[in-house]
Amino acid sequence: MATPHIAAAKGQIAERILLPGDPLRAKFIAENWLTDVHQVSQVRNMLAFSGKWKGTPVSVMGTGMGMPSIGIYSWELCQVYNVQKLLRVGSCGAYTDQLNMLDLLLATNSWTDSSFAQAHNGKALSIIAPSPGLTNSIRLQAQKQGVALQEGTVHTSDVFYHGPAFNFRDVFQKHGALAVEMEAFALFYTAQQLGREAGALLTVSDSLVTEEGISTEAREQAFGPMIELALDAICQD
Ligand SMILES: O=P(O)(O)O[C@H]1O[C@H](CO)[C@@H](O)[C@H]1O
Ligand SMILES: O=c1cc[nH]c(=O)[nH]1
Repeated sequence: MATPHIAAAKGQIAERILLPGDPLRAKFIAENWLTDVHQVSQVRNMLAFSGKWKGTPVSVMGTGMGMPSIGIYSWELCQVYNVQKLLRVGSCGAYTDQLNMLDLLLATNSWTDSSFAQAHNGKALSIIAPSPGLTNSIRLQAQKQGVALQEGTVHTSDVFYHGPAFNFRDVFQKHGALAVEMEAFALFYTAQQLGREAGALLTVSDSLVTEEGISTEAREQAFGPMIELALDAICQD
């Protein structure tokens, strides 16, 4: 085994990787978008695939939910497999009625109330930006494809089910977070620590404002526009 958590041999993972939280979404992306595709890891059922997008080698792997999980995979992908560009393709919950179901949101910052950075290196950090190059590639590809993209800060939370004292409107007002998800901060932080590029492109799967939500099947499969945009952006240059 190449790492405690990834079974791929060195060289089996491309320098560019898409990272959905859900390993079945990774399988769906591999089967429906990549060519020359093969599975390269299934440790803990965290499926990973490598293949090509329009001729460029690219991999896709589930990260699981939450910062500890993506922290492990992104660290091993960078340190052991020499991955250079990591793009999260996830779902998020809207904190504002400016966002509707299935809208695409490009993270331009992640704000967190987690102690991930403190735990990693003893220094607290609550806000971090994605890599400007990769983020700009997503913007440019969206324009090229004529895909509507919203942009802004996301709240990366350790918690999916908050208690009654938590008020998402406070996070929206104080920190400008348009939506909540659970991994972007740790991905941006890990990539920054290791000198790699990272970004996050999210599809709105539910709204804390209207309490709408899309189905479990749709969470796995209805993210086509995000995937196509993510693949074009990560393979640009
Ligand atoms: O759809 P994914 O990428 O898993 O992202 C979101 O969905 C999960 C919670 O349902 C968390 O991982 C959150 O970040
Ligand atoms: O973390 C998440 C992801 C989607 N929707 C939420 O409410 N939270």
